[in-house]
Amino acid sequence: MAQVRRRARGAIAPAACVQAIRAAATLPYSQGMRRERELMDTLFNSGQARAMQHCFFSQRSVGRWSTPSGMRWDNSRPRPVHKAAVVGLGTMGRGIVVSFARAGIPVLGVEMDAKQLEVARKTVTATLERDAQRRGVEPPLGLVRFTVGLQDLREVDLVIEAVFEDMALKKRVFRELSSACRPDTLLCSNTSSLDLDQLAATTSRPELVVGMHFFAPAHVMKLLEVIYGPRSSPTAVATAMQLGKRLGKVSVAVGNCPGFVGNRMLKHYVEQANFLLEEGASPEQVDQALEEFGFPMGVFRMSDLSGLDVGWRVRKESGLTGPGVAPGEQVRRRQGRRRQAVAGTCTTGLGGREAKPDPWLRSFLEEYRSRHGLRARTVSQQEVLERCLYALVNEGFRILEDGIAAGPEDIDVIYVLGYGWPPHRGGPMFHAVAVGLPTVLERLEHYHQAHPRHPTAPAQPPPAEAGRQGQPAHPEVEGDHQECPQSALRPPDHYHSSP
Ligand SMILES: CCCCCCC[C@H](O)CC(=O)SCCNC(=O)CCNC(=O)[C@H](O)C(C)(C)COP(=O)([O-])OP(=O)([O-])OC[C@H]1O[C@@H](n2cnc3c(N)ncnc32)[C@H](O)[C@@H]1OP(=O)([O-])[O-]
Ligand SMILES: NC(=O)c1ccc[n+]([C@@H]2O[C@H](COP(=O)([O-])OP(=O)(O)OC[C@H]3O[C@@H](n4cnc5c(N)ncnc54)[C@H](O)[C@@H]3O)[C@@H](O)[C@H]2O)c1
Repeated sequence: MAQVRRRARGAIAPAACVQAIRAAATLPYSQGMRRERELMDTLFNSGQARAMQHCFFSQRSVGRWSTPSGMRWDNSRPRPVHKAAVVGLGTMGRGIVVSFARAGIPVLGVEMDAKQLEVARKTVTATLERDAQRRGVEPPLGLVRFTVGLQDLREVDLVIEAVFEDMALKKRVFRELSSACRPDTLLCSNTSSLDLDQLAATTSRPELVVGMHFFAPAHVMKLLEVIYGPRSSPTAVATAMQLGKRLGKVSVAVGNCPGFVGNRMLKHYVEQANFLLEEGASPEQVDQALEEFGFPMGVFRMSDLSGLDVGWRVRKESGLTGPGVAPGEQVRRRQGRRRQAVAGTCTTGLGGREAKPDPWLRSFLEEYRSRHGLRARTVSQQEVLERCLYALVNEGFRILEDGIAAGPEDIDVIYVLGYGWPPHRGGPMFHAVAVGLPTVLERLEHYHQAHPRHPTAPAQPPPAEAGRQGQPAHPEVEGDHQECPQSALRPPDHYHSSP
């Protein structure tokens, strides 16, 4: 039972199953049946059942996507994708190649670096073989080809670019793709945060450019964020949405802004976690609170595996690096740490299976606090959860206000399937309603006043009943948006807050 409870991370159904089986094995038949009925009644009437039902119906509703410009799932025709290419075979590119092969779609993996190509070939082959063995089928190795350079791209219907998060590099790659591919080939980017419209502008077919944002590890996580810009055509959006489904993902269509939906919210979550380190919390304490809440891994363990370098490149592209920034930055630079090597925070084991406190980091944080005149204080588990999670929720309301997500269900699906938000808590927007929107607002205001550096000026949540069908509410927003670093992230000629 202890093992089941640990794995369930707060979900009550798995433990109830064990109790029901125990009752069946140890009690007379009628008593066992009665006990099972009691357990079922408890589960049916629990908030967790409502949260899981919300997840189920939300996943169905995001499939019926529509965009503010009038594109809809039922009036936009997707194109067939017979053959695809993935450019850049690092952490993400490899997982995307595996997803294509597993779905039976021939795929060409393209690298610029021959060494990386060999590493990718080995990883993709091993993953496909392991996966096929588990499913008792032949590995689809014949569907995958690898090459250095863009010369073989005329035969593909769709390309997904997954090179480093660097706007200048991505623009160059899109320009090259535009001449290397047929004029009707869709050009997609797996960028975590960059402006899709700028990439589209470098090509001969801006209407065929969309974002296809996979989540790490790309062959495991079920989410695909499909990002449309003002020039993306209904065909391009419909093709990416349907392709996601063929790849075994749940596709959610979102508008174009820095970080889109998932990473725009993640930024506030990570930022609070870093502020908590400055104020006296340890990385393992922050992670533990989040894992007890139900995440498979806390924010620091997740950052280690996704790549501290990726987070750094995202911040660099947003102009958010340099002296005087939160400790995560110095940690990355000082150690030159990369994913799955030694973690930048609290993980020392490989592969995310083992997390141990890192003595170097402990002394680094002490030295960092004393250098900046910060006195460490005791941070409670409640504060960790409220600051990290409510900052994330708060940005979710801003996203609804900007019309970047179609409704709160879309945000909940993104968080449950893309970032491991526990399904028995329904997703961040559902959770905020379950806690009570006035309470969330009161706590945000409290932290905003208690910590002048707390950057999150609370947004005014829309009424709880605002939903997809009714279209998101567009509430008045309290607080000064200039205080919110999000505004600083948006250069004047960049990103459209209303697509
Ligand atoms: C500051 C942050 C900056 C990020 C910026 C970019 C963000 C990006 O745009 C969006 C994201 O993807 S956000 C990220 C959203 N993603 C998440 O939040 C995912 C969090 N992780 C999970 O939910 C669970 O680990 C899984 C459900 C993936 C698997 O669970 P399970 O079955 O119990 O098994 P397991 O033992 O746990 O891991 C199995 C294998 O997966 C591997 N791996 C794991 N996470 C990884 C990651 N993030 N990445 C890469 N790899 C990751 C792990 O290393 C291991 O590899 P091995 O070679 O076989 O040793
Ligand atoms: N790591 C994550 O968690 C994650 C999640 C979602 C999205 N992303 C995004 O996916 C993209 C790739 O990230 P990653 O973590 O896989 O990076 P990575 O550093 O692991 O891999 C990038 C790969 O691109 C290759 N490359 C660079 N320039 C190239 C070119 N001109 N032609 C062909 N290949 C080239 C590099 O050799 C390298 O193998 C980034 O835009 C990142 O923001 C990352």
